[in-house]
Amino acid sequence: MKKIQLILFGIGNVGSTFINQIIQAQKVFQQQGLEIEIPIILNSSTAFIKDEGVDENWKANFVDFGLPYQVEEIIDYVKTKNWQHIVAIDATASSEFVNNYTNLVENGFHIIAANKVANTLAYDDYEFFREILKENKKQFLYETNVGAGLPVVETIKNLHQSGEKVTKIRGVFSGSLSYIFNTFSEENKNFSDVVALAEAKGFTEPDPRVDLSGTDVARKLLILARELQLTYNLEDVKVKSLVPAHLAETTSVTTFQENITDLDEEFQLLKAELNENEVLRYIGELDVEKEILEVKLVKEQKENPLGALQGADSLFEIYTESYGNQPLVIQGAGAGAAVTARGVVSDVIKLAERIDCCN
Ligand SMILES: NC(=O)C1=CN([C@@H]2O[C@H](COP(=O)(O)OP(=O)(O)OC[C@H]3O[C@@H](n4cnc5c(N)ncnc54)[C@H](OP(=O)(O)O)[C@@H]3O)[C@@H](O)[C@H]2O)C=CC1
Ligand SMILES: N[C@@H](CC=O)C(=O)O
Repeated sequence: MKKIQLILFGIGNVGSTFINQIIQAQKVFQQQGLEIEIPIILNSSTAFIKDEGVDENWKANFVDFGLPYQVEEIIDYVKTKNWQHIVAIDATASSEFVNNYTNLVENGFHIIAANKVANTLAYDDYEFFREILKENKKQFLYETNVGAGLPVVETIKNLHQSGEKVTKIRGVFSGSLSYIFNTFSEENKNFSDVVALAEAKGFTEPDPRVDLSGTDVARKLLILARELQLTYNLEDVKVKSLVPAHLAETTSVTTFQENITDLDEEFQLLKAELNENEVLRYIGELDVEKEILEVKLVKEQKENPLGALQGADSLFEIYTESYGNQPLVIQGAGAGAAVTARGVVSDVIKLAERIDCCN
């Protein structure tokens, strides 16, 4: 049996669903010769430790027995154990937490991240972290950074590493904005009410402005560009933000939430301008040859693939030399706790395949 210990940072929408999926899939793991446990779960202030792995009562246990912690103390605690394969799972959206990655890797942790921040740091820092991974022979997996549970990162990486020339990637990269514009186009609701619905369904980032400002789509575009070994930075992405300047990220989330109805009038006007067969879509585009990275709001015909999207579906059109004018298309739920957590579990299995018994 290969035994893997997961230390889970972040027990919100994705993290809590991940715990339940790990607990429920024990039999399937055993059939693959894997023993996968989560001995430590943490939010931003509290850690709950159960050496043999948390069970169905983890929520109550976390409340009853959780204790304040520092990341350094967790690393020291893990070092006292004779655990063979240790993986830090980053299911936070925190920029600060990413500052711990190097320390974690140097202390024997592999990393799996749903959090996109590490992959969108300044290019030098992105490169530096890859050097640290190489030096310490540790894995870093992040399939859910783009398209949640959809196999987008791996597909782009495989095409590029096999020598295929990827010329363009275009599509609806955001599950929450897909849901927002699908619902807003179809239903007679205020834009702000539709954003609230997307939040309640767990599609948005903890701060929904990260989606509405285009930052989340810009991050995804950059992550894919970097898989193609393009050395862009976030500032190179041209972004059309949907957040008015007076509610931008310099104000608090609470102020934004209290004033979110300020967005309604503009979107009502945009909707009124649409022809009967048109819908609004928020798209990302990377044109490798023209060196364009762009995030923008466009009108699409309802019968086109992008215009016909439903629910929180994302759609990625990947144009390459061999595929010619007909792109390779990946489509499906682009946000949501269940699909994202499953994508993280898939990364755990992929990691288990990569590490040998004594690594
Ligand atoms: N939702 C989705 O569909 C998808 C999400 N993702 C990514 O998954 C990540 C998590 O999203 P989601 O679950 O929706 O977010 P939530 O806001 O629901 O959960 C975030 C969790 O992270 C914890 N946290 C915040 N800062 C820290 C820290 N410094 N150390 C430890 N824990 C911390 C929070 O704890 P506390 O409550 O104490 O603040 C909370 O438990 C994000 O990076 C998101 O981009 C990726 C693909 C799809
Ligand atoms: N907020 C994101 C979640 C997944 O990355 C999105 O809406 O796509």
